[in-house]
Amino acid sequence: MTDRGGRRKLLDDCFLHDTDRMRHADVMALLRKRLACVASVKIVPLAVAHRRISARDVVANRPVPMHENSAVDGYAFNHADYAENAGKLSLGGRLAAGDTEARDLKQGECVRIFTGAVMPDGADTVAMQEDCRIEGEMILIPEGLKAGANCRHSGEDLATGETVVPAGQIIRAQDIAALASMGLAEIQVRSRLRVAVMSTGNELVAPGGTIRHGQVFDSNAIMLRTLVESLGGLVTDIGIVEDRAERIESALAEAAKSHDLVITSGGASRGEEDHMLAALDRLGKRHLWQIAIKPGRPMMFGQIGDCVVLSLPGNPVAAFVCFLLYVRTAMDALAGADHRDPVRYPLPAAFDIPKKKRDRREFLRGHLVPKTADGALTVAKYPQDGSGLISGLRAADGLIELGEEVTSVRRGDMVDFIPFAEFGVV
Ligand SMILES: Nc1nc2c(c(=O)[nH]1)N[C@H]1C(S)=C(S)[C@@H](COP(=O)(O)OP(=O)(O)OC[C@H]3O[C@@H](n4cnc5c(N)ncnc54)[C@H](O)[C@@H]3O)O[C@H]1N2
Ligand code: MOO
Repeated sequence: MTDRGGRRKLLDDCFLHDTDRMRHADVMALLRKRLACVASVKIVPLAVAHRRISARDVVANRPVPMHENSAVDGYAFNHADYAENAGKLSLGGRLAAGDTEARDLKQGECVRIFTGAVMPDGADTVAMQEDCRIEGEMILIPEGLKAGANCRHSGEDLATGETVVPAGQIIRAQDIAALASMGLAEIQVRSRLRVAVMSTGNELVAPGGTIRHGQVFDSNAIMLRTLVESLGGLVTDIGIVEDRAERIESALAEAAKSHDLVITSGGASRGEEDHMLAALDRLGKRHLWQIAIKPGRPMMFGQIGDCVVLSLPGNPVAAFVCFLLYVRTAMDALAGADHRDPVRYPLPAAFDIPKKKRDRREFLRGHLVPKTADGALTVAKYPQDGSGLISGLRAADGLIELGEEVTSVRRGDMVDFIPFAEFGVV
């Protein structure tokens, strides 16, 4: 690059060549095209099924509720009978939740009923006890109740044959409740992915160790471990591997033998101390290196045999962002979960960016600004952009995504905000 005087300008922007790099959308498509489910199927009790991935469609084998029942404490009656008797019916008995004997309703009669009790045969409506009056043996039910009021119908929650939890869905508490309501005690889920996490860098010291001048504590490994576990993976901590080609190569080769996925951090760019690229090229196949995003540009994706390798940049924010965007997508594909595109919420920006480079997608650390007097919720960006600042991640509620076409942002412009919860991690 030269200026007008023909002098060579210094390359002070390490993102200068973004047009040559793969775009975010293409990376997502590549990951989904290359990766398929490798997880086996196992049966687990519902009690430990939370956040696991359903391996088969679970179909309702019976209606829920199984029987017509009362939604309130009160009196059950036949609506036509009630209309005929001007709301005055004799009390014919008592039904509570758990009574297992079916009963009939006689003409001119109502029965005392409690929430959840099965409706007597012939009854179709329930009046709330607060609205009724007792007059000797008779119950006076107010006018105007619609037929079917306060009555819960068989199968209104789940109809027989309905899909309750489809294969590929992450199982939530409400899904577990639905399965239990059908009487199921277990479910078929995908086995957990075996994921190795490895840090590279001569400067790194494991937390708890003694640190010397020029060294830093390894914060990526524990962060990545926590993120993998929050998505249901089983982690092996490979530890810190020295920045030496043969060390990195042998650690990678060894980890690839017994894992579905190896996640590394550091050494992903092309400095003299960055050996990840060469190691992957020698041991397996590289599908991708360098993405037109910030942060996270030097990410690598490849495989060694059947083991997927994702090499994340060493800068903690870049590693975190790459995890949310790409590792999660890869883990979902390998583990048999449906692809989940995070929802983007358009919000007014509470910040200005006078100049943004076209052709790269940027992910800023954003936090929600509580509603102002005029009622608008806005999103602010962390003031410092440095990709080494964990403080920016701590202050954030999610990522602000600026597309390739954006060249500036003015306060009040609508920007896409992705809450961390959308990535399944918080
Ligand atoms: N001349 C250039 N230099 C850099 C470029 C570039 O294009 N040209 N890209 C920059 C960008 S962007 C990133 S991101 C980093 C990525 O580099 P590496 O993946 O090779 O990472 P390292 O050099 O090993 O480390 C970067 C940084 O992160 C710290 N780090 C590494 N691992 C950990 C860890 N486990 N825990 C905490 N901190 C870690 C490391 O000490 C460095 O400070 O390269 C830029 N440079
Ligand atoms: O991709 Mo590097 O992300 O900015 O720090």
